[in-house]
Amino acid sequence: MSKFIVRGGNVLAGNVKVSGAKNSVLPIIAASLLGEEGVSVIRDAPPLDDVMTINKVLESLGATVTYDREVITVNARTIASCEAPYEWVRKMRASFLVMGPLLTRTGYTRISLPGGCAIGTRPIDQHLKGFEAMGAEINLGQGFIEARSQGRLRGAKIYLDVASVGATENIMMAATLAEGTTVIENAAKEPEIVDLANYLNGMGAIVRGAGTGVIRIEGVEKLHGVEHTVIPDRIEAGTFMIAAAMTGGNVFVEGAIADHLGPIISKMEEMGVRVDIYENGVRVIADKPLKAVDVKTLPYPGFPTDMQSQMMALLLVSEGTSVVTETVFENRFMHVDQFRLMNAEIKVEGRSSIVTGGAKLSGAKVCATDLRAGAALIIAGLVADGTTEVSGTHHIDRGYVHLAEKLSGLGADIWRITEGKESAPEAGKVTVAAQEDLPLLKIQPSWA
Ligand SMILES: CC(=O)N[C@H]1[C@@H](OP(=O)(O)OP(=O)(O)OC[C@H]2O[C@@H](n3ccc(=O)[nH]c3=O)[C@H](O)[C@@H]2O)O[C@H](CO)[C@@H](O)[C@@H]1O
Ligand SMILES: C=C(OP(=O)(O)O)C(=O)O
Repeated sequence: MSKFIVRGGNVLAGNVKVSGAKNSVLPIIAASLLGEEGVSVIRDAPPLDDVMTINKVLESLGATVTYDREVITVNARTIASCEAPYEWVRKMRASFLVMGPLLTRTGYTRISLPGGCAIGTRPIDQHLKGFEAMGAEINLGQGFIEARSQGRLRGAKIYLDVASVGATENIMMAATLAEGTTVIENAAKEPEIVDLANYLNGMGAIVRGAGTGVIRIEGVEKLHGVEHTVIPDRIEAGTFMIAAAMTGGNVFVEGAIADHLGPIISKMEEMGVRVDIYENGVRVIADKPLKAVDVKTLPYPGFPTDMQSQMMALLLVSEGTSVVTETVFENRFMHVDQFRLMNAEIKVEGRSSIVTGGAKLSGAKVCATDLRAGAALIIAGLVADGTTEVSGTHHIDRGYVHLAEKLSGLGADIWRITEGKESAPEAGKVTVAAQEDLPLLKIQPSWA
């Protein structure tokens, strides 16, 4: 079992580079299954556990996948199976995104029910509603879902009851090879949807309106591989921005796209953080006491639920009381109990948390209950008195590339241990995570 160990008290300064977006690369890799000709080349693919997992799903379907220095190639001409196995799908929710591509390309697919972070019930009814509207027949089995169509899927008008990111992506991919035009209404508008649409269009699809609430897809007969560079990860960028502000630091977050970070920048500015915007990134300067603000998570362009726990960490050390309302997932306050172990005062009332600012956080043994909760606890550890131990690192490895190493580069006192393997460094010494513990190297995929 491994843990992150954080000793609080260091001010972050310097430059940190953002990796490619997890939530873009996953649907893009799934979409590469649509390529009946040529090979897809996906650049800036972050070396994350989730990326390894979806590659495994593709391999299990018969695609040939290579990964070398953040470049993935996918040859999907060779797919031999339409059944995504439980072994890989259970690890991650995004594996369900292979359903749309497989169904539209082959007319049949059978997928185990997806796993992922336990932040709510996370139904998939909107995905299935879309496939059914396009003429697919859906069967729900014990722990799996089967979809089949007689001939090609048919274009349809689909109104999403919730602006689901995954449903928009799955339906958009399925529609690329359908007969006729599909219109998705109340579509999700996240930057990752736009990245996927650009990728699909590069493959020969006709997708218009991505980034707005109405997306139109004209079906085509065939798609081919394409070269594509994944957008920078706005959630990773936001996490470093908050970490910088938390410690009263001055950090340039290289690669961060300010347009994708609107609500995060606005909220940080309301709190008194200075955010300077550059073409190639944003600089965060926190040189005065921070004020409490209220935050409500919403679909894009609202405040992202994936930044809620990190923002809560920052609010804990700001002046005043704030209310954090989670409207996207019904169970995304599991980090509250962990913050309490660090001496935080937070009261949960339904979908809102009332956060008492000015906390004197103290180091504690805490557990990452999900991916972003893990990042938030590490951020809290940066300013806590003493040492914080964060277990549950497998959640963090799903979505952050070399997190300890990147924070160390900014001056944080953080390292990673695997039980029985490494002892703590001397007090005050800035350390780098042990290489063998880094996500990239921990996994030995068959194709490496
Ligand atoms: C891999 C990936 O991109 N993950 C992101 C994606 O997850 P994901 O695509 O799973 O999230 P959705 O946008 O689908 O979920 C948003 C809300 O819609 C509900 N819902 C969703 C689908 C459905 O068929 N029925 C339904 O009711 C969910 O329960 C949730 O309450 O968007 C979330 C919301 O921004 C982010 O937190 C995740 O990091
Ligand atoms: C919830 C997240 O991811 P997933 O949808 O893959 O569980 C996340 O990235 O914060």
